[in-house]
Amino acid sequence: MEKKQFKAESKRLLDMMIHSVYSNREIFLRELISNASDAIDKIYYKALTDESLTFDKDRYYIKIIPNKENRTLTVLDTGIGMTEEELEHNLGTIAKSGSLAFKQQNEMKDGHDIIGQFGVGFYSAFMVADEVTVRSKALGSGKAFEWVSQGADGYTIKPCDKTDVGTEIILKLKENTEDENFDDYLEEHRLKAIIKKYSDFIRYPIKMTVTEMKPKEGSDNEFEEVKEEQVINSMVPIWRKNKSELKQEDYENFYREKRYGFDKPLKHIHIQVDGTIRYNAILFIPETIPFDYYTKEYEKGLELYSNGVLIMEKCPDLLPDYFSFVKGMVDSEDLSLNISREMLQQDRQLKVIAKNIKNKIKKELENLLKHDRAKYETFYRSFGRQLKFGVYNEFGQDKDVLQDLLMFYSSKEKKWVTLDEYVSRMPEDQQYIYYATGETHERIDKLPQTELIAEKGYEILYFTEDVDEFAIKMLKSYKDKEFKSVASGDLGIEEDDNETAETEAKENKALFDYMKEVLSGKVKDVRASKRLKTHPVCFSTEGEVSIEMEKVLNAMPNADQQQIKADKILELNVHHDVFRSLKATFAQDKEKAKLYTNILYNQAVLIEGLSVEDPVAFTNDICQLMVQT
Ligand SMILES: Nc1ncnc2c1ncn2[C@@H]1O[C@H](COP(=O)(O)OP(=O)(O)OP(=O)(O)O)[C@@H](O)[C@H]1O
Repeated sequence: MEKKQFKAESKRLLDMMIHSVYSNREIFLRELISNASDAIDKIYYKALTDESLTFDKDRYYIKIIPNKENRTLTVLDTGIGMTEEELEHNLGTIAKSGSLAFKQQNEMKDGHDIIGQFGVGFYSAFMVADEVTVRSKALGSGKAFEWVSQGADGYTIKPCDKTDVGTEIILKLKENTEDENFDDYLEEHRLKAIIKKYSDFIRYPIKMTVTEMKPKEGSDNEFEEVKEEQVINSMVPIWRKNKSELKQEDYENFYREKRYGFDKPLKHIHIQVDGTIRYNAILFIPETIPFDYYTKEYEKGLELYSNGVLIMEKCPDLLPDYFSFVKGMVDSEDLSLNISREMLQQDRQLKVIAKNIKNKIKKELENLLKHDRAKYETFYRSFGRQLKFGVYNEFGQDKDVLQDLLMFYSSKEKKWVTLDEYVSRMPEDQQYIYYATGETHERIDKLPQTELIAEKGYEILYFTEDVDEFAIKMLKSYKDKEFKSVASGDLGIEEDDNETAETEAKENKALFDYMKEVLSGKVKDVRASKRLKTHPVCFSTEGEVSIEMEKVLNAMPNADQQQIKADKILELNVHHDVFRSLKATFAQDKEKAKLYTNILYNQAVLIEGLSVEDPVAFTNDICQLMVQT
């Protein structure tokens, strides 16, 4: 029999297909199953317009038949089949898609389900097979034909015996190599896993005979191997079902089956868009943080399907980083895939979908915040930190999207509040949104710096996470109200008694200068405090870097080289007994005043949660004081 040659370009193309287009061999099965599904779809579409044809769903299926003895894997379908010419045209010419032609010829309005478009998927079979045999009988044709090829050197076509309409593709698997065990593709569990992974939502049953251990009849403890034909795929993608048909538990089951997480999702979002770009998506907001969430290992992304066929397990471009906790999938008919269906070409459609998804997630979170505060707080406890990173990252470019989703603990309400709630109840004379930083709410409650603000009756937001202050610096203001730390040098509060303050500063100038000298370089200034009411001493800061930021920045790798320092002001409560004692000592005994200065300085250091530079010297100072008194 004459061997026909692939076209010259086709030879090269075939070589490329086998060696370079796909990075993952297992997808050959996805491609063959997709072709089989297309072939059944074609009968379905024909039946829509041809009255002599009926489409009885039960007669249409795909079957996977591994044969260990012969080392063959067969993919069989009861689809439209191929005539001799079609075998020649569609399989003899690489990059010629009979499916694409079918779509065009039939001008199908709702024919988007047909998967094939490039005319190359079939050849992925040669990644696992030395020889591929296609036996096919076309609908309406009395004869069947067999196409056989060993790859690059061409193919043969001859008549064959086949009674049923449809196609059978028989792969003679390659010999095993050191790197690859092709026998794997004969194992039921492996085949099942590949089908589930890529082709679970093919609309026709994918059948396979599977071996299972079942209890022996009449015996309680004896088991036997039973072979039975099973349908491997779930067929109906829940995202294509009408939302009204689906219950909460259907979504929860889907979340569990897909292994998106071990928790129960807090919320699901089902999107069905039928506009210029059509897509369906089911998204989930998890309740608990995945164990690796705040690590580099965590990979964000949504599953991406094209026509129900899995294209990518984690498509990162579908989610902004700040919503990286969202799990779920997107299915669209309108994606421009590249031929391997592995990567997407720079894709306008994908960008549009990603943008829609982002807006939808934001809206759902806002709804949750508005209508189910307790649930939102659960969410926020897990992922609020990520939202704050989102505000800070990329120089604050996403701050407008995220600012209304932020919450901070409030000194007054003793619970989490939003910025909007804070601003809406600010007294008229209050100019700034005040915040205080510290390790825990309890520690911040006791901070000396908060005394004046609290006395004024202003609310303070508590920042306990390292990212908080950085995010807020990026935000700068909310609804025209700027943020101010309770430790900032200027609190922006109108002085009732400016004269007294000036006199106090003048009166104590010599003492303050002396203290500054003793603390040489450790503080920028020593001042009489306006904010302290009952405590003797604290730090405030000037400039951009706060003490909290100093801590965070210096805890980073390579921090040694940077050594970022906040400009600290040592503030003293001049109405406190301790100050009176200090002043009297300064008048009589400079050495003792030095001791007092060091102790007061280190007290301020401890209040801030900073570490005392020389703990031994500090304890010695205290001991010395105890001996003297
Ligand atoms: N099982 C089948 N039954 C009927 N026709 C088939 C079958 N498999 C392949 N064909 C025909 O062969 C053509 C080429 O198949 P191939 O998988 O290479 O490309 P495709 O499915 O059209 O596109 P893609 O590369 O996007 O998958 C198909 O378009 C189809 O016309």
